[in-house]
Amino acid sequence: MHFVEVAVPVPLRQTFTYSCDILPEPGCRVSISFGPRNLVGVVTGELTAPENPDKIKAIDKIIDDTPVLDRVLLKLCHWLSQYYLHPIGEVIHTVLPVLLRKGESASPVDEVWWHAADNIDENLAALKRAKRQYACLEALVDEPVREGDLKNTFPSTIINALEEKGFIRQESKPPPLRPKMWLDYFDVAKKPLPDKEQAVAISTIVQSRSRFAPYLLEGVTGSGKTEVYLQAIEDVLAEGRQVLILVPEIGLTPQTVSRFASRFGIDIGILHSQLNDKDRLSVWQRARAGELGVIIGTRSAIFTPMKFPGMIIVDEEHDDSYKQQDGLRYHARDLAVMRAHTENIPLVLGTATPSLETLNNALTKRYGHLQLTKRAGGASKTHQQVLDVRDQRLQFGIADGMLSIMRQHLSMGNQVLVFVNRRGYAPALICHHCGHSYDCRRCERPYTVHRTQQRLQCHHCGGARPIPRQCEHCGENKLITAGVGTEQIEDGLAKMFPGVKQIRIDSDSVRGKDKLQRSLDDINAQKYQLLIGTQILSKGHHFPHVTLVVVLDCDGALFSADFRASEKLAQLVTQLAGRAGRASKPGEMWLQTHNPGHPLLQDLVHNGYAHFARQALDERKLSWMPPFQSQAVIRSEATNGELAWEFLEQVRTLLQSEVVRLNGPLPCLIEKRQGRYRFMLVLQSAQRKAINDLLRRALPNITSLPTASKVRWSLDVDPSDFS
Ligand SMILES: Nc1ncnc2c1ncn2[C@@H]1O[C@H](COP(=O)(O)OP(=O)(O)OP(=O)(O)O)[C@@H](O)[C@H]1O
Ligand SMILES: [Zn+2]
Repeated sequence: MHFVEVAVPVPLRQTFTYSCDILPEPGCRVSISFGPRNLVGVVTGELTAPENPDKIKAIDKIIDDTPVLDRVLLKLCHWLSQYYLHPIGEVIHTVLPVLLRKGESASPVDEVWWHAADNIDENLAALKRAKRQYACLEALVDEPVREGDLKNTFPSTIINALEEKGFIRQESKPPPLRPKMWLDYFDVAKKPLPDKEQAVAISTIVQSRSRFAPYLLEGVTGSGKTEVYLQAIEDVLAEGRQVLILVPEIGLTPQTVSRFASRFGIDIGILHSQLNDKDRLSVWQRARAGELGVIIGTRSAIFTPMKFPGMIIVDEEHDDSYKQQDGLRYHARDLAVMRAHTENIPLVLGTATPSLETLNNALTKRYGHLQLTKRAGGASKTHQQVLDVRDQRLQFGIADGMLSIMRQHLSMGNQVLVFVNRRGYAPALICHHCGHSYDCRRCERPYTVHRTQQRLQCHHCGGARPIPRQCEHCGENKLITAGVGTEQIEDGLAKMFPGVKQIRIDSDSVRGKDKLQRSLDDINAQKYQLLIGTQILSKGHHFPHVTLVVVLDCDGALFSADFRASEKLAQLVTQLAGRAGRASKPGEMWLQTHNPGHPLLQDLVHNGYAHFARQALDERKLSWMPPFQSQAVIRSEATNGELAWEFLEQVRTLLQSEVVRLNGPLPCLIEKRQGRYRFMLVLQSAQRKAINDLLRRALPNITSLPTASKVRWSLDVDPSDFS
């Protein structure tokens, strides 16, 4: 009899002991009964002398012969659980592909193959009159064919008929997974000669390819970072080792994937949120078997197993999407550092606009710092300017002066990109007579007006209602919109520039599979001259014909309560500027603002992001903010606001420490959402470990507070925002 510790997907911060006759390896799944339920758990280790051996339940079944979580991934799970103070069972649940959580086999599912039976010649002769059946059998003469392929040419009726005659037979077998399969056709296509800075970056990364070495690759937009990745991984792939590449969003995947696929002529494993569970598991299996040389995916791809790990790359490392905002609130970039460390391989964090956390690690020499300061291929830098809109006439949010600059660029046949940070027609609907504003009751925030869908929509909870005709408050017929969104700009610009083809890109317009990619292709085929859109347009796309970028409103972020708002604005503006002037045509960018003299805007416009970020780091240091201090936040929400607040008050009394500062309870930046009031308690300290220790000790008491079960509460270590 053996005893093992099993991590079970329940919100309890412990493992559970089970007995078994055969000892499964750590990382193997087992089915167990847990109370009245049957669950899939993962063995985390053996226990030699449990306390009450007779009371211990036996495992129902061992699911895996070989661990689904290898040594490294299991170690990462423990790290995640300890660092983010999250129950180990739930951590493991998050890390595994959905089908494996449900207990499905971790080996590839069998494929059906069709074989020709013996006596082929006789059988063929017997089929002289049945031409299709003859052709089908003939197709199997040389070698068996996969059923899927056979059915592409022959209908099931033909196949069934042959089987009934006993002329063909089927066989099921698992698809062979072939380690290092890519080496069979790996071939490096023609590539540009790296410039001096690229060459330094490439050779530095290549030289450290057999040990843990983290790098920040800080390269201005269009400086050829992707080219550095491509050339840096060449040797790794040639040596038969795998590369994991994280990208922020699904929209980015197709472009990146095709560059890697065509450079090396190999199959790329792709993992993103729109993949179905089966395909996701298949990529997981092929990566685990070492069949795929390159795996590209969004946040959760960091959990992909690799048999021959070679390098990890995190592209656009500053991007917010790397932080998971519910459940296990991990940061995929930070996890990538841990993973590369555990695997003992290099890590490249690439971006034009490094997060202050990463920049600080590079400036303090914890990470190697590789810089690309010039745009590749001779493209010039986008010239940035501020447009003072005080006292200027604004039409649908755009100043007259701005319109004439746009006209100039359009008349030269160039493309113009207009950035608006709100989708929909207008961010509010109000009554011009009584001033009544239409707010979502559940969130106490104005509804956004959506003209195309003819409805009011709450961007916080997704709630919607039809657009009213009369004011529900005074009955007058004077409802007007306030502020501008993408739809309104689209309408206005269509009237202002008749005959100029325009396209709107926001999450409303690019819903549906491949829609974004098709739109981007159309833009680059110059089917459109005016591009209007939200953040989506800022993300790494390559728009060679755009020469002007207009940012309509950046004032909101200048006065935000979130201390990261200025960093995020600077990243957004710089990334947007990076979309212009990427080819031979020079680009310019204009920022409309009511605060032209604001030091942040001035610094950014005149000195660029790299300078701004270093200044901002100094400021953070002086004001005792991250990355010089660590933070964690406990959030609490309830329909009864007092209860949500009271819970945090009680938590506060449980968290007494000399070195951890407590701030709150305070309302969250979004004070109410979906009918629940929201509060937060912020913990801050110069010592990361002090916060972790304090929380770890207090968690059992917090969990057993009577109010804890009456509110929704969560813990967020290294929060990236306070909404
Ligand atoms: N050494 C080089 N010589 C000529 N062209 C190059 C060179 N390096 C990169 N390029 C080209 O310059 C363009 C920009 O390069 P790349 O996409 O790698 O830049 P990036 O820094 O990744 O861009 P982004 O700002 O989108 O992150 C691409 O068309 C690429 O093929
Ligand atoms: Zn709402």
